[in-house]
Amino acid sequence: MLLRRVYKQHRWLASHVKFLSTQKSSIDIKVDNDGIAILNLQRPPVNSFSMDFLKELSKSLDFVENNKITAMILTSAFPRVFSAGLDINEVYKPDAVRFKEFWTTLQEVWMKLFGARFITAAAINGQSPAGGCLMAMSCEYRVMIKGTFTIGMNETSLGLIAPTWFMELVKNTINVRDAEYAFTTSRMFTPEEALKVRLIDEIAADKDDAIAKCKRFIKKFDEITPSARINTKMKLRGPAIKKLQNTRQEDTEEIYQLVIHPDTQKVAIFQLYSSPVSANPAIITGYDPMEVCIENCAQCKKMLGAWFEGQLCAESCIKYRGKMIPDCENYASISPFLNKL
Ligand SMILES: CC/C=C\C/C=C\CCC/C=C/CC(=O)SCCNC(=O)CCNC(=O)[C@H](O)C(C)(C)COP(=O)(O)OP(=O)(O)OC[C@H]1O[C@@H](n2cnc3c(N)ncnc32)[C@H](O)[C@@H]1OP(=O)(O)O
Repeated sequence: MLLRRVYKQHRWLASHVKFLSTQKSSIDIKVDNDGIAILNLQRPPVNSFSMDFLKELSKSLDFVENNKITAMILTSAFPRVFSAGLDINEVYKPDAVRFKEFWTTLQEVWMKLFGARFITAAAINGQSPAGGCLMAMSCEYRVMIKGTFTIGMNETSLGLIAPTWFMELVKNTINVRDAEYAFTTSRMFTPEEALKVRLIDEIAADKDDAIAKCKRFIKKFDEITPSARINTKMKLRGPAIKKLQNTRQEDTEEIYQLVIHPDTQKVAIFQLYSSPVSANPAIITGYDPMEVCIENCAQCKKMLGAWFEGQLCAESCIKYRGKMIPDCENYASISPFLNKL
């Protein structure tokens, strides 16, 4: 078998991957007996893409490419989340220079993953919104585990517009009508719904089954001449990569302008302060009533959970420019946002 022969040549890799699998590493790489690299993403808490994480992913892809490993499976070490997409900390009040470097790194990683010469598959073992969905869609095959998890492009709900290259990728994967509906409405798909529109290729019972199904896909190439496979993939994917290569600066500038827009920042701050750990009023610099208002909405959401309509509260902060700041312990001030469960 072709893959077995390749594995023999690269058996030594198992002992050489340790440098990428130190305790500090956010990506654990293991090369299995068939010579398939399994990348377990393990950046707590939700594999969100920070600049450092993207750089590590970039190095990991180089490792797979440079060692002529035939195939790679991307999955998550966490039981409920595949990836939460962009790290909100990179998006909230970004420094222009850092953000542009961040986005350039993201473009680079995407081009490496999408244009990889090795076979790529994603074992999606948990939630996969926005950037998490893009990462999976950049692979050649997607298997998602059944359960209450969802996958999709929820950028508009965050005030963001997905980059053109991501839209093109989705349009080339599912039909244009489904793509437009999903992008504009921020629709999140259950595994069954995702399968129906071909956003994913298979549903699995659990993570082991998802990896086994990805391997079954990879095995199909045992019977195919490697150069024919690679050149066909490059012919199909090359034009999209070239297009981004020619427009990288415009793409970065466009996203930066979008990210610093006040409406996007309001959503970003709401996401950030929704976390009990980061909900620290002392972090707020200066007194912006709208910012305090949104932060309080996030605090109330944490306290009251499903009873409290956090997003509605945040929208009201924006609408009334922070003139009516909710106090979680004052029923009158939060009653418009309490639902009748
Ligand atoms: C090859 C290409 C590679 C990458 C491509 C990347 C990007 C491509 C560009 C496309 C554009 C994308 C735009 C985005 O990605 S914007 C980000 C969109 N993400 C979200 O909206 C997800 C928000 N999070 C959630 O919905 C849930 O957290 C999630 C379903 C993921 C998990 O839910 P769960 O109930 O299990 O956990 P939580 O309690 O919600 O969260 C746990 C802790 O994780 C923190 N968190 C969650 N999401 C993020 C995030 N995106 N960035 C940073 N931190 C995040 C959350 O605050 C909790 O923190 P603590 O309270 O534990 O401190």
